[in-house]
Amino acid sequence: MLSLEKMTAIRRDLHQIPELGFQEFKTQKYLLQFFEQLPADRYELKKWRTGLLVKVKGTNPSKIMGYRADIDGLPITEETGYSFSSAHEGMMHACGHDFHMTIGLAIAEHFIFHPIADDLLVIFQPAEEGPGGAKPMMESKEFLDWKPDFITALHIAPDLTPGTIGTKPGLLFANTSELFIDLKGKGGHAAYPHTAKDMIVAASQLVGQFQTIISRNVDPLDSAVITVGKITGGTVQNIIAENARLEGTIRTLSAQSMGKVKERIEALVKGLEMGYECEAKIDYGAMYYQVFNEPELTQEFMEFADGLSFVQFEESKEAMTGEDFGYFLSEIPGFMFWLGTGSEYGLHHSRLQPDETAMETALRTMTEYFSFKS
Ligand SMILES: CC(=O)N[C@@H](CCC[C@H](N)C(=O)O)C(=O)O
Repeated sequence: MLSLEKMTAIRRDLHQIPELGFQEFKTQKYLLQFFEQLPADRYELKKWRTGLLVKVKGTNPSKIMGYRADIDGLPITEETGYSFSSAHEGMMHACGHDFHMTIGLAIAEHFIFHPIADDLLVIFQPAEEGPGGAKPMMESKEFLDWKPDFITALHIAPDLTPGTIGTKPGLLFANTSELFIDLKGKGGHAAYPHTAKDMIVAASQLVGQFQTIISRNVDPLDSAVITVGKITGGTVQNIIAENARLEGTIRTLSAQSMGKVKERIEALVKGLEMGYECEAKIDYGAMYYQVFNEPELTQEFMEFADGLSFVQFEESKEAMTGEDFGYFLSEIPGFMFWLGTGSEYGLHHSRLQPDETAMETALRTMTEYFSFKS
């Protein structure tokens, strides 16, 4: 089993080379080099775009078990002050994918040297943060040839202490849809607002109006979120902006609410076009299916994890995070769980500092779990 020291070194190497979705070239090379050092007769490996599929051979397989790790980073400038900070300017592993990959490598390495009866597929999937690698990977021949009989994945949880594992049967993560809105009005001199159609004012108004969708149109017992994470527009301080762009995300706990929220966004945007005499284009970008844990397998895993002396198990609540792992779970029985890592700063923060000892908890849990299931 890889030592915590070795896992830490791998995590730190990966932490330094974050890459955006479908551009994970150095990451893929690093993962390939890891496997090249291991006995080649013990596993089979296929590349899929910038990802990898690694099947560790069982001694007498009757099924394929799956573990999926996402491998992309985020467009965030790191501010952790780590000596091993990102070497890629403006990019950071701020969602724990460096942990997810390291744990995947360590699980594969363990079963390469300690074979069990069943095969184990370790999936290194690109583009989880966007535009979504799970769906196209699942449709690929490479994946379909080795489609697992059940599948698992974990996500680091900065709000849980290291040593903690949490999950729940049924819905764990929300339905998501990206949201991009382009507004076009009429530019002009800052001193003559009556001759122009100001898209900065229109964009600001729209953000305010979105808040009423959540507070007035969605059933309060059926949560939803609209976050506008980025607004761009205009050219300089004394020119009225002709264009503005809003970039955001929608999260809902049910597919019906997603439809309702989108209907309301479209109605408000139509109203904005009339009210502000502008043109608007809506693009929903990538949509992720909810993460729905198969109840029986999840319950079994929860009891299993609760019985491990080195794990503190805590039942989770639903979260408004999204994950394209939901697509795997829509076809293959399985579950996702939270791995407590601590960190004063949360996911998608430039100062996220998860505790590396949590990787050992994950490795021990998953190697014991897959051995138990085989
Ligand atoms: C676990 C996590 O943080 N996942 C991301 C998934 C992003 C989906 C998509 N790009 C979107 O923004 O809707 C999340 O932000 O929850």
